[in-house]
Amino acid sequence: MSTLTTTSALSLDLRKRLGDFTLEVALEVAASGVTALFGESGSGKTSLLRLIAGLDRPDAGHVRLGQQWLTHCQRGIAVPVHRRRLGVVFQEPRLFPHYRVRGNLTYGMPRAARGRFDDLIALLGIEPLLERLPGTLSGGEARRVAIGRALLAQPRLLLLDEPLTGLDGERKQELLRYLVRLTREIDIPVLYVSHDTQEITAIADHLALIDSGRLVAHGPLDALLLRLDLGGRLGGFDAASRLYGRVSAQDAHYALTQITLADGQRLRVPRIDQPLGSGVRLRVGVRDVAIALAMPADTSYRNGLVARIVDTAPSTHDPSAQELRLAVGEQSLRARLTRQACDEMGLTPGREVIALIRSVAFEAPG
Ligand SMILES: Nc1ncnc2c1ncn2[C@@H]1O[C@H](COP(=O)(O)OP(=O)(O)OP(=O)(O)O)[C@@H](O)[C@H]1O
Repeated sequence: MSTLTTTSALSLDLRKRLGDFTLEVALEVAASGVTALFGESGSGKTSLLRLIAGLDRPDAGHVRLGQQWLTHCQRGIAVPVHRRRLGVVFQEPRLFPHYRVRGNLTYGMPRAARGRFDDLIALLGIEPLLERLPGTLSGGEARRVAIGRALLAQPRLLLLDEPLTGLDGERKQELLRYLVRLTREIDIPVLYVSHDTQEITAIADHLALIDSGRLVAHGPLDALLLRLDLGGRLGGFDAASRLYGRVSAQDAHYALTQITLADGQRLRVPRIDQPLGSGVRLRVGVRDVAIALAMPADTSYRNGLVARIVDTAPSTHDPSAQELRLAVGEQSLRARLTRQACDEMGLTPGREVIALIRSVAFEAPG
């Protein structure tokens, strides 16, 4: 049995047979931040969430939150769903159709949550919706209300099952921005189910990668994004890594924001509406990075970072491609080039290069 420390909020070791499918997962979910439960369709994510929530019973194993057993098959413990104090939001918002949004939010809300009401509805942007009926809300609005309701019940853990599924591009980005902001503000752990790498790199701190009912990798997302051996599992074609920096200047004329990385190097990215000094997380797609041996004089690339090649490996899913792992100061960055370019340029570990990044390649939700 694992020992619970302050760095582990949820501890589980579960087994459940569902028809021909067997789910068998042991996992520690960090006490802070967002842990993405990530895997292909049919890998067992929703089934695992249902076991944690207490909606289904496992065949064997346990679930512990903090110091409390929620499920313990051997000891005959199965805390009922409503006593688990978990906030569960499924793809379907499940709002009460005859209650206005305000009524939906306050239904069953403990007294102690009243002080949080205004802050939370502001954070979720649902104040203008308070007097509306659920039937009149868009999909994204209804999900924001459902998330607000779950949080007002003062849960100890928030479980979100693919909250962006079924929304169109713009609505999806909008809800994602709300969620990124929200999850940075709330002080409870979040388990976030998704099969979308773009979503995961925007929001998650930790990742649990699940495949055919088994956990195949688990840890800080940044470290997993850099693992070349996970190949196609983490985005494949659309794989990305992340850079962290601070907003150091705004250029209103060109609608660009300058970001300074910890090692002093700078990037220009499409405008990020954050005050000077704010920390930002930038997602850089592997295909948006090009490599030069010296800073080119005339190029449309707006960003050139001095980097060192750490290692390279042939792509696991594209025979023409080579994956590169680069060090940028203390940070890491991934790039994907043709194997031919790597050979012809002599791109081997230890070599200092310039990583050219198209400034439009950045996304910085929140
Ligand atoms: N009650 C059940 N009886 C039989 N098989 C089931 C049952 N519930 C789930 N399964 C199977 O278990 C597997 C995992 O399903 P699950 O819904 O957990 O996957 P998922 O990763 O959440 O998928 P998606 O991303 O499509 O929602 C699937 O093969 C599914 O068909």
